[in-house]
Amino acid sequence: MLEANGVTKTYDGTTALDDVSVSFGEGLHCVAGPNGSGKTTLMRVFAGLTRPDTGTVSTPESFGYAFQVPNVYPDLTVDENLDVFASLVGADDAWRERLVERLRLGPERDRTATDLSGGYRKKLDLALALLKRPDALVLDEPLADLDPATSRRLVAVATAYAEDHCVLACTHNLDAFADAYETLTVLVDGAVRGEWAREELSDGPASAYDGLLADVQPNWGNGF
Ligand SMILES: Nc1ncnc2c1ncn2[C@@H]1O[C@H](COP(=O)(O)OP(=O)(O)OP(=O)(O)O)[C@@H](O)[C@H]1O
Repeated sequence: MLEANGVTKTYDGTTALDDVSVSFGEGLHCVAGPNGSGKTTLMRVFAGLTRPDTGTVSTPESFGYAFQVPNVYPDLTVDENLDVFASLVGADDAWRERLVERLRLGPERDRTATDLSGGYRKKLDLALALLKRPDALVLDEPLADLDPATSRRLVAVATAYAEDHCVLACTHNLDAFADAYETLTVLVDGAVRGEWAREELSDGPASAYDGLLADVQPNWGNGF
Protein backbone atom coordinates (compact mmCIF):
# COMPACT_ATOMS: atom_id res chain seq x y z
CA MET A 1 0.00 0.00 0.00
CA LEU A 2 2.95 2.33 0.77
CA GLU A 3 5.93 1.56 -1.39
CA ALA A 4 9.28 3.21 -2.15
CA ASN A 5 11.61 1.89 -4.81
CA GLY A 6 15.24 3.02 -5.05
CA VAL A 7 14.52 6.39 -3.40
CA THR A 8 17.50 8.70 -2.97
CA LYS A 9 17.41 12.27 -1.64
CA THR A 10 20.44 14.50 -1.15
CA TYR A 11 20.56 17.99 0.39
CA ASP A 12 23.70 20.01 -0.40
CA GLY A 13 25.99 17.00 -0.13
CA THR A 14 24.08 15.34 2.76
CA THR A 15 22.49 12.07 1.75
CA ALA A 16 19.17 11.94 3.59
CA LEU A 17 17.93 8.81 1.78
CA ASP A 18 20.23 6.36 0.04
CA ASP A 19 18.55 3.96 -2.41
CA VAL A 20 15.66 3.11 -0.07
CA SER A 21 13.24 0.38 -1.13
CA VAL A 22 10.50 -0.48 1.38
CA SER A 23 6.93 -1.60 1.25
CA PHE A 24 4.20 -1.57 3.89
CA GLY A 25 0.75 -3.16 3.75
CA GLU A 26 -2.17 -3.17 6.18
CA GLY A 27 -1.12 -3.09 9.83
CA LEU A 28 1.10 -1.02 12.11
CA HIS A 29 4.71 -0.61 10.99
CA CYS A 30 7.48 1.10 12.95
CA VAL A 31 10.36 2.97 11.37
CA ALA A 32 13.24 3.81 13.71
CA GLY A 33 16.74 5.20 13.39
CA PRO A 34 19.13 7.68 15.02
CA ASN A 35 18.58 11.43 14.71
CA GLY A 36 19.22 12.51 11.15
CA SER A 37 18.89 9.00 9.70
CA GLY A 38 16.25 10.04 7.17
CA LYS A 39 12.94 9.02 8.78
CA THR A 40 11.13 12.33 8.31
CA THR A 41 12.52 12.66 4.79
CA LEU A 42 11.06 9.26 3.92
CA MET A 43 7.66 10.24 5.40
CA ARG A 44 7.73 13.50 3.47
CA VAL A 45 8.56 11.67 0.25
CA PHE A 46 5.56 9.39 0.85
CA ALA A 47 3.39 12.45 1.47
CA GLY A 48 4.59 14.13 -1.73
CA LEU A 49 6.05 17.03 0.28
CA THR A 50 9.64 16.21 -0.73
CA ARG A 51 10.56 15.17 -4.25
CA PRO A 52 13.17 12.38 -4.38
CA ASP A 53 16.23 12.79 -6.64
CA THR A 54 15.77 9.26 -7.93
CA GLY A 55 13.33 6.44 -7.37
CA THR A 56 9.56 6.21 -7.15
CA VAL A 57 6.90 5.97 -4.47
CA SER A 58 3.43 4.57 -4.60
CA THR A 59 0.79 5.65 -2.07
CA PRO A 60 -2.98 5.42 -1.89
CA GLU A 61 -4.92 8.53 -2.90
CA SER A 62 -6.30 8.90 0.60
CA PHE A 63 -3.27 9.61 2.76
CA GLY A 64 -3.03 11.13 6.26
CA TYR A 65 0.06 12.68 7.83
CA ALA A 66 0.39 13.54 11.53
CA PHE A 67 3.42 15.80 11.68
CA GLN A 68 6.41 15.76 14.04
CA VAL A 69 5.60 19.41 14.72
CA PRO A 70 1.79 19.61 14.85
CA ASN A 71 0.23 21.37 11.89
CA VAL A 72 -2.96 22.93 13.26
CA TYR A 73 -4.58 26.36 12.89
CA PRO A 74 -3.07 28.13 15.94
CA ASP A 75 -5.77 30.81 16.27
CA LEU A 76 -8.71 28.42 16.14
CA THR A 77 -10.06 26.32 19.00
CA VAL A 78 -9.92 22.53 18.98
CA ASP A 79 -13.56 22.38 17.83
CA GLU A 80 -13.01 25.04 15.15
CA ASN A 81 -9.95 23.16 13.83
CA LEU A 82 -12.03 19.99 13.65
CA ASP A 83 -14.90 21.87 11.96
CA VAL A 84 -12.65 23.34 9.26
CA PHE A 85 -10.95 20.02 8.46
CA ALA A 86 -14.20 18.03 8.71
CA SER A 87 -15.90 20.27 6.16
CA LEU A 88 -12.85 20.12 3.88
CA VAL A 89 -12.83 16.32 3.80
CA GLY A 90 -16.57 15.72 4.31
CA ALA A 91 -16.21 13.90 7.65
CA ASP A 92 -19.49 13.04 9.37
CA ASP A 93 -20.28 14.16 12.94
CA ALA A 94 -20.24 10.65 14.39
CA TRP A 95 -16.68 9.98 13.23
CA ARG A 96 -15.56 13.46 14.36
CA GLU A 97 -16.99 12.85 17.84
CA ARG A 98 -15.50 9.37 18.01
CA LEU A 99 -12.06 10.87 17.40
CA VAL A 100 -12.68 13.49 20.12
CA GLU A 101 -13.65 10.70 22.53
CA ARG A 102 -10.89 8.21 21.57
CA LEU A 103 -8.19 10.90 21.83
CA ARG A 104 -9.73 12.52 24.94
CA LEU A 105 -9.88 15.95 23.35
CA GLY A 106 -13.20 16.82 25.01
CA PRO A 107 -11.88 18.76 28.03
CA GLU A 108 -9.92 21.12 25.76
CA ARG A 109 -12.36 21.47 22.89
CA ASP A 110 -13.03 25.21 23.46
CA ARG A 111 -9.39 26.11 23.93
CA THR A 112 -7.40 27.92 21.22
CA ALA A 113 -4.80 25.60 19.67
CA THR A 114 -1.95 27.95 20.47
CA ASP A 115 -2.84 27.70 24.19
CA LEU A 116 -2.92 23.89 24.23
CA SER A 117 -0.19 21.87 25.88
CA GLY A 118 2.23 20.17 23.47
CA GLY A 119 0.57 16.79 24.04
CA TYR A 120 -2.95 18.06 23.32
CA ARG A 121 -1.72 19.82 20.18
CA LYS A 122 -0.20 16.52 19.07
CA LYS A 123 -3.49 14.71 19.68
CA LEU A 124 -5.42 17.37 17.77
CA ASP A 125 -3.04 17.01 14.83
CA LEU A 126 -3.66 13.24 14.83
CA ALA A 127 -7.43 13.77 14.95
CA LEU A 128 -7.17 16.10 11.94
CA ALA A 129 -5.13 13.49 10.04
CA LEU A 130 -7.74 10.82 10.84
CA LEU A 131 -10.81 12.88 9.94
CA LYS A 132 -10.83 11.75 6.32
CA ARG A 133 -10.31 8.08 7.30
CA PRO A 134 -7.19 7.80 5.14
CA ASP A 135 -6.21 4.43 3.66
CA ALA A 136 -2.63 5.06 4.79
CA LEU A 137 -1.64 7.09 7.85
CA VAL A 138 1.87 8.28 8.60
CA LEU A 139 2.76 9.29 12.16
CA ASP A 140 6.00 11.21 12.61
CA GLU A 141 7.19 10.94 16.23
CA PRO A 142 3.62 10.45 17.47
CA LEU A 143 4.60 10.03 21.14
CA ALA A 144 6.81 13.11 21.48
CA ASP A 145 5.44 15.33 24.29
CA LEU A 146 2.94 12.70 25.48
CA ASP A 147 2.76 11.44 29.06
CA PRO A 148 2.87 7.62 29.51
CA ALA A 149 -0.91 7.11 29.82
CA THR A 150 -1.61 9.32 26.80
CA SER A 151 1.11 7.49 24.85
CA ARG A 152 -0.64 4.18 25.57
CA ARG A 153 -3.94 5.67 24.42
CA LEU A 154 -2.38 6.94 21.20
CA VAL A 155 -0.76 3.57 20.51
CA ALA A 156 -4.17 1.94 21.13
CA VAL A 157 -5.81 4.33 18.64
CA ALA A 158 -3.09 3.64 16.04
CA THR A 159 -3.37 -0.12 16.62
CA ALA A 160 -7.15 -0.14 16.23
CA TYR A 161 -6.95 1.96 13.07
CA ALA A 162 -4.23 -0.34 11.68
CA GLU A 163 -6.59 -3.32 11.80
CA ASP A 164 -7.84 -2.38 8.35
CA HIS A 165 -5.49 0.40 7.23
CA CYS A 166 -1.78 0.94 6.73
CA VAL A 167 -0.20 2.89 9.62
CA LEU A 168 3.47 3.87 9.57
CA ALA A 169 4.90 5.18 12.86
CA CYS A 170 8.26 6.84 12.84
CA THR A 171 9.43 6.64 16.45
CA HIS A 172 12.27 6.74 18.96
CA ASN A 173 10.04 4.94 21.51
CA LEU A 174 9.96 1.36 20.32
CA ASP A 175 9.04 0.02 23.78
CA ALA A 176 5.70 1.79 23.56
CA PHE A 177 4.88 -0.07 20.33
CA ALA A 178 6.25 -3.45 21.49
CA ASP A 179 2.81 -5.08 21.77
CA ALA A 180 1.40 -3.47 18.66
CA TYR A 181 3.81 -3.33 15.74
CA GLU A 182 3.89 -5.79 12.85
CA THR A 183 7.19 -4.85 11.24
CA LEU A 184 10.25 -2.82 12.22
CA THR A 185 12.45 -1.02 9.70
CA VAL A 186 15.66 0.68 10.87
CA LEU A 187 17.28 3.48 8.88
CA VAL A 188 20.91 4.44 9.47
CA ASP A 189 22.54 7.24 7.46
CA GLY A 190 19.62 7.22 5.03
CA ALA A 191 19.85 3.50 4.22
CA VAL A 192 17.77 0.55 5.41
CA ARG A 193 19.99 -1.29 7.93
CA GLY A 194 17.40 -3.75 9.31
CA GLU A 195 13.91 -5.04 8.50
CA TRP A 196 12.04 -7.55 10.63
CA ALA A 197 8.57 -8.95 11.11
CA ARG A 198 7.43 -9.03 14.74
CA GLU A 199 7.58 -12.83 14.98
CA GLU A 200 11.31 -12.68 14.18
CA LEU A 201 12.02 -10.55 17.25
CA SER A 202 11.42 -12.60 20.39
CA ASP A 203 13.20 -9.99 22.58
CA GLY A 204 11.18 -7.09 21.21
CA PRO A 205 11.95 -4.22 18.82
CA ALA A 206 14.04 -2.09 21.18
CA SER A 207 16.47 -4.94 21.77
CA ALA A 208 16.86 -5.56 18.01
CA TYR A 209 17.43 -1.85 17.49
CA ASP A 210 20.04 -1.61 20.26
CA GLY A 211 21.84 -4.67 18.86
CA LEU A 212 21.96 -3.14 15.40
CA LEU A 213 23.20 0.22 16.67
CA ALA A 214 25.69 -1.23 19.18
CA ASP A 215 28.62 0.02 17.10
CA VAL A 216 27.51 3.63 17.43
CA GLN A 217 26.89 3.57 21.23
CA PRO A 218 29.44 5.61 23.24
CA ASN A 219 31.90 3.74 25.47
CA TRP A 220 33.42 6.22 27.90
CA GLY A 221 34.27 3.81 30.70
CA ASN A 222 34.18 5.74 34.00
CA GLY A 223 35.17 9.09 32.52
CA PHE A 224 33.15 11.76 30.78
N1 LIG B 1 15.20 20.67 4.12
C1 LIG B 1 16.43 20.20 4.39
N2 LIG B 1 17.53 20.87 4.02
C2 LIG B 1 18.77 20.40 4.27
N3 LIG B 1 19.02 19.24 4.92
C3 LIG B 1 17.96 18.52 5.33
C4 LIG B 1 16.61 18.96 5.09
N4 LIG B 1 15.77 18.03 5.62
C5 LIG B 1 16.55 17.07 6.15
N5 LIG B 1 17.85 17.36 5.97
C6 LIG B 1 18.99 16.54 6.39
O1 LIG B 1 18.72 15.20 5.99
C7 LIG B 1 19.14 14.29 6.99
C8 LIG B 1 17.94 13.44 7.43
O2 LIG B 1 17.03 14.26 8.15
P1 LIG B 1 15.63 13.73 8.69
O3 LIG B 1 14.92 14.89 9.29
O4 LIG B 1 14.96 12.98 7.61
O5 LIG B 1 16.11 12.69 9.81
P2 LIG B 1 15.27 12.01 10.98
O6 LIG B 1 15.71 10.58 10.99
O7 LIG B 1 13.83 12.27 10.83
O8 LIG B 1 15.85 12.75 12.25
P3 LIG B 1 15.20 13.01 13.73
O9 LIG B 1 15.12 11.66 14.41
O10 LIG B 1 16.24 13.92 14.37
O11 LIG B 1 13.87 13.67 13.54
C9 LIG B 1 19.74 15.11 8.11
O12 LIG B 1 21.14 15.16 7.91
C10 LIG B 1 19.13 16.48 7.91
O13 LIG B 1 19.98 17.50 8.39
